[in-house]
Amino acid sequence: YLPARGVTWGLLPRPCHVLVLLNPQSGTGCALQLFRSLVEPMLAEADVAFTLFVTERPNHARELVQAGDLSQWDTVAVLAGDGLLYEVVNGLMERPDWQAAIKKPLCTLPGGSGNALAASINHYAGNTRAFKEELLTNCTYFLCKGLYAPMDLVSLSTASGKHLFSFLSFGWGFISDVDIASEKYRQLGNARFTVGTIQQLAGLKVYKGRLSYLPVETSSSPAHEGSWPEDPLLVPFDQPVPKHWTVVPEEEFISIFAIYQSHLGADFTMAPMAKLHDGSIHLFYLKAGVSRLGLIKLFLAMEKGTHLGLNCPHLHYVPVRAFRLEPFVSTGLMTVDGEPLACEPVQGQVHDQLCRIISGS
Ligand SMILES: Nc1ncnc2c1ncn2[C@@H]1O[C@H](COP(=O)(O)OP(=O)(O)OP(=O)(O)O)[C@@H](O)[C@H]1O
Repeated sequence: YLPARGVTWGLLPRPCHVLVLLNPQSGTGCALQLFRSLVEPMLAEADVAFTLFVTERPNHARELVQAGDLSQWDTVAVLAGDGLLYEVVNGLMERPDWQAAIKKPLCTLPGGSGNALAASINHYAGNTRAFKEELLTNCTYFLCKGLYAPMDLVSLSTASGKHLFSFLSFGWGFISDVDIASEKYRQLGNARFTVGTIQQLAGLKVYKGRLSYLPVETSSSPAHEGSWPEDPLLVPFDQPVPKHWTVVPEEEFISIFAIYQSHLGADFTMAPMAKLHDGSIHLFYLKAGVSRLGLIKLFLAMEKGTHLGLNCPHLHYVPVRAFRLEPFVSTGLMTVDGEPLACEPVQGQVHDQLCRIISGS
């Protein structure tokens, strides 16, 4: 236990009891089989007891963690894609006792088609890239070891009054469109994103809007000061962003993407500089005017996280504490942690170390 800047690492108690939430439909539909063949034997060997809860529909897990008594479990593990963990985080934040509930260590066991947090945690642990069963084995091993670390969350609010918590990303434009359009190829697992990228390249669109942000370097207070339920860095949508924010002069984009962890997929290292709790939103935006070939080169480089090294004049990167995006036309979808969100003005700020996650290092 290291009480530095409120940071709390820790170890799960022994004996320990884990609640495993499993989406049988996630990814290629093999999550239950993977649990029985791979996860359960490892938990047995490590003497970790579990209760298995198989979800029957969307929001089933959210309702369970929103209202249920979680005190009997030392950690809540999610064997699914990032979408189910997103439900769990938001369900915990909707509880009257959210302050205590969100400190329950969470664990991601990759069983979906989008397993970005698992890939990030595997990367932070110093492991080489891993996919499918290998990535699941690594993450199950982290659970057996029981070490947890703080993780930042980003609170997002929309002009229509929605309030969401995000552990991974917010996006608009090309990358979000690939994520949404490739949903129908989920049976392909991770390869769905390659198919989706090729498809979206054919009908490349320009997205018009105003992007503003508060850079990390000009933000005077650490994001954990004045934490949720207040968003001290944000002002209401009917007011302009504060004067010390930066407003991007260009208003035509191919993609805007804010990510808070290193990976957007098992083979998609979007922010290699990111850490579990660095108090930063890693904001990328790609201005209109980039050629299709330039875009392909960027995406190929993103596999290894070398895209910034290409010095593409259309790609901008800045670490920020808060941002606001005001689309000029409300058509299409945005994404939060890979889940769709109707297009409207959105702003968000990072909250340092708001939750905890099982990690390998
Ligand atoms: N039993 C179920 N049947 C259908 N959908 C479910 C079920 N349980 C959860 N869901 C929903 O499925 C969605 C995707 O889940 P998950 O993240 O586990 O899979 P995935 O294959 O990685 O998909 P994605 O990449 O969209 O996140 C979540 O939004 C969740 O609400």
